[in-house]
Amino acid sequence: MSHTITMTTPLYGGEVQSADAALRLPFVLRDEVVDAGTHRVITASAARTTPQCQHFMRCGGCQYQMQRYDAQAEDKRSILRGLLVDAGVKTVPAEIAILAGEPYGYRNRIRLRVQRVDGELRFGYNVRATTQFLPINECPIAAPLLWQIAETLLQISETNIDAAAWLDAANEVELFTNDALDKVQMTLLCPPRTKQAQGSFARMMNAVHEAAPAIIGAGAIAVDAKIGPTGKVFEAWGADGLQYHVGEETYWVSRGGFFQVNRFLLPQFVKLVTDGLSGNIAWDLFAGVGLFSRVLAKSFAQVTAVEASPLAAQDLAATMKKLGKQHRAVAATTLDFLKRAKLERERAEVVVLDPPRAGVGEEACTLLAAMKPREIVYVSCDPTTLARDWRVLEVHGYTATSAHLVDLFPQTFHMETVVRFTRA
Ligand SMILES: C[S@@+](CC[C@H](N)C(=O)[O-])C[C@H]1O[C@@H](n2cnc3c(N)ncnc32)[C@H](O)[C@@H]1O
Repeated sequence: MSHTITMTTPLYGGEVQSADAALRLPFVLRDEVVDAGTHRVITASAARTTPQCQHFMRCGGCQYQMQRYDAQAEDKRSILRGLLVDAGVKTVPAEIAILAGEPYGYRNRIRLRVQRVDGELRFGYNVRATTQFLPINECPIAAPLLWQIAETLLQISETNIDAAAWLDAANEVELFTNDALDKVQMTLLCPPRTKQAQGSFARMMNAVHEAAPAIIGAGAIAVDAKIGPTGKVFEAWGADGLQYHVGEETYWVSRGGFFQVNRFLLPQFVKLVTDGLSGNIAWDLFAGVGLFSRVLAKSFAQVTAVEASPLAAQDLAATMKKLGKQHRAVAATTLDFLKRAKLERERAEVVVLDPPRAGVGEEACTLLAAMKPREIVYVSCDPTTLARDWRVLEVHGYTATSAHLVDLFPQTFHMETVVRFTRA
């Protein structure tokens, strides 16, 4: 006979562990009682709610739509604290504050797979925990405009042979909208061997633009399955980027370049990272197109912004140039920049670190700590690599003075953390 078991501990990745640690289940909530055999929920949590998306649980994108949004953010905070403590971080602040936003419609960028299903072109994501194609009819976490445009593309491809040929050639289509939701960039990600004579890109784009005037630019680029974008551009049409406003600042984001995806939280997020920082020299490492650099340039005499991706580094160089001669952009990896700065005895008073999921790494953290900046603001999108780097900074004399969980990715297990460190 089957028995029941209480689920107690939310884990990073979306699962919840049972009280006896024997069971880990997705799509159940803390304090729910489940049948240990069938995993059916016997006693539901008060935090249970109705998912908005018809693809929820099949799609690999979201993990938490069955949970009330306030409870999601609370659980992320406890997951974060647990991960940090388990990793041996000693200076986790007593309070981790939460900055939460809108639960749905928040993404300014979506990347859809494109494939034929029963002869019909469809957009989709991966089936959960697989690379199998899941055709979709909606994506409620995206800005509604983006899915409308995706549907328009499919409609056009029914009668426009150029559009059908290009969508057939592409593996994925990325759509990126500005803050006002009135301009969209489109990128077709195609295999490197795509033949350029698929169909007329310009004819396709003229038809798309007529039906969806928000699309102001598009490109077809080569993406290798193993190494990512190769740098080859097959075709381009219209503007090659977008202006994006955050607070008082305007950023230029080239098509395909990195920009934070949560269109609601960006102004508060930038404020959280930069507020109260001032002085002579600041470094913005992993700078992207300069989201933080532009604001730092108002309160520091010199800002050096470092970015490794050639595309973003170009946008960053243009931004820094406009800010004045005293500020500069460096196209390099953070590690190479720090090695050179050490040799040349360059130092900063304040350093902002915003690495991709791989984190900053032990070598770069050690080098940086040896340069003794007064304050380090670490912006992390992966708590496991944050924990590793936090330990290194701690060992080298840094103490966390505040930590915020910024919920840039509602309905998913992803979380952003902003930690401020000072020298002990
Ligand atoms: C999480 S994004 C942050 C960008 C920017 N701070 C923002 O918020 O818009 C990380 C950035 O680091 C860049 N990057 C990745 N690896 C890097 C490295 N080793 N050194 C410097 N930049 C790197 C990526 O191209 C990306 O622009």
